[in-house]
Amino acid sequence: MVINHLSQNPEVFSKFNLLKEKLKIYEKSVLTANEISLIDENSKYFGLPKSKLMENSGTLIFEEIMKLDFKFSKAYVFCGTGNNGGDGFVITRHLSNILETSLVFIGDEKNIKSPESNENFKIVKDISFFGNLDYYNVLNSENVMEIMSLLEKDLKLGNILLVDAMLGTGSSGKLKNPYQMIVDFLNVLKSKYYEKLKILSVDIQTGNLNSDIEVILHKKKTNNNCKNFIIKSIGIPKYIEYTIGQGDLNQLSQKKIKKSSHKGQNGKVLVIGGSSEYHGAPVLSALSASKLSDIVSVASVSKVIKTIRNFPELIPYELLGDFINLNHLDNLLDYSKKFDCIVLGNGISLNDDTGDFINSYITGLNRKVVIDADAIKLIDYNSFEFKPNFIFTPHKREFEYMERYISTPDFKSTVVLKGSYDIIFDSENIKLNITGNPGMTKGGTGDILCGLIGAIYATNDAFLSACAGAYINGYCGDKLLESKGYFYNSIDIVDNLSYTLKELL
Ligand SMILES: NC(=O)C1=CN([C@@H]2O[C@H](COP(=O)(O)OP(=O)(O)OC[C@H]3O[C@@H](n4cnc5c(N)ncnc54)[C@H](O)[C@@H]3O)[C@@H](O)[C@H]2O)[C@H](O)CC1
Ligand SMILES: [K+]
Repeated sequence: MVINHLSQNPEVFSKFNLLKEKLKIYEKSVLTANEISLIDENSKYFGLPKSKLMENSGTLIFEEIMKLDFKFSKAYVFCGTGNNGGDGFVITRHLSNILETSLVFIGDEKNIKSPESNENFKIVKDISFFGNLDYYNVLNSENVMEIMSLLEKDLKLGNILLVDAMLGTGSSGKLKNPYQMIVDFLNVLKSKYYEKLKILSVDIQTGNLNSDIEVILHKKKTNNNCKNFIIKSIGIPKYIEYTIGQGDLNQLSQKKIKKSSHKGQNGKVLVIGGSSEYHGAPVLSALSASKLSDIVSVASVSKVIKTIRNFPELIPYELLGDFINLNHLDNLLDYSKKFDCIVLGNGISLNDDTGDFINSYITGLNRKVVIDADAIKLIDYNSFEFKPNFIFTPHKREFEYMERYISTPDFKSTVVLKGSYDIIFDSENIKLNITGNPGMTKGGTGDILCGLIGAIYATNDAFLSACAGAYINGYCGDKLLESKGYFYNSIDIVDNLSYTLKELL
């Protein structure tokens, strides 16, 4: 794994913060389950593995337990098979050092979801052999009844603290049994022994459990709904919410490609670009797209098509003349209907006739489009609609053409502002990509990026595709930096893309 650090490029932050302010993008105070799992995964990239976060979570919650205005003689910790249960094992470890504790593990020990949870489970299991900790395993409704009668017996003897580490952000849909049964029983006991039983939920209350307090980790989640709660920082820096990493890639449809998938299901991409002036650019875009998409075609002038014919994996669509112009409009609009995503502008060159084509084509088209290079300069922004299905990939100078429109209410597109670090934004989100290195300033890397984004965008959402494409492209460059120093070129990137995709997806 290649790791870059933000300190390698501090000046990008002023630009990033300026854009964030300009776009009026504010920090999220409530996160969805998807967002938190993405942050959790990306933390790893910045040196904060789940094991550290779990240890922090468990220890910090234990400290909150110690601060509670509630005297108790015994603790019960209910743990599930996910990482919420993992936090519960850490809490159990602390509690069992100071008082009589019962660990109630729900599910099959073999089904513990993560290595981190499993490590912590093994430790508490060992504690139970040493003493101080009673271990119970709940597999069926009979076990639930046994535990509930033990708990009720203990409640008659004294106050009990119950830690709910059953389910957290990974839970979805209606509670399955035995969870629902446990929650129903606990709710009955809670109302019967209201003063004697205190229920503390780790991160989120499990289902409709009537807990007294939630100790929320990092930030509030959409499904937190206990009136009494504390939010604890577990040490995840805020910048992780704004940086792209493996967590973003995990959301891609490409992560879920099934062996049974059929041709076309992984996307169809059309590259429209090239001119008698520049013929390499669309070839690079198309070759990078072809690593992911099932079908890639290049529509271009004869000179480019001659090169395309050397690559049997690319479908040529020949346009007569030296430059793409209005004469090609109707045919191209029609041909474009066969594709999921159009990559537009690489090597298309600055030419008034081409400009007329770009403006009419983009208005008449109803497809996802990635707009790059001279196409960005040729757009007539005075009469242009920044639709949600457009991704722009400008570098600094190209960005100047469109910059003043991005903070208007009509701006609905996605932008990848390329630089030593790329800034990716739409009207609601902004992220920083910190993969890549100075070896990538060579010609063609932007064309590769554009093709890659197009291929991803064919089967994913705009913002995610833009982030993932930038991350993968830079990551590939970082791998090449390791093996070739700065002495690699665009063809090396195309050649190595498969290995990078294999590692990341
Ligand atoms: N970044 C952080 O905030 C950290 C959070 N941590 C804790 O981890 C949990 C989330 O862990 P995860 O493994 O993703 O999910 P769960 O523990 O909730 O378990 C999911 C598991 O449960 C089963 N399941 C799902 N839905 C249901 C249902 N309706 N009924 C029954 N069972 C269900 C299924 O098998 C799932 O796989 C978070 O809340 C924090 O507590 C970490 O400590 C790291 C940092
Ligand atoms: K919980």
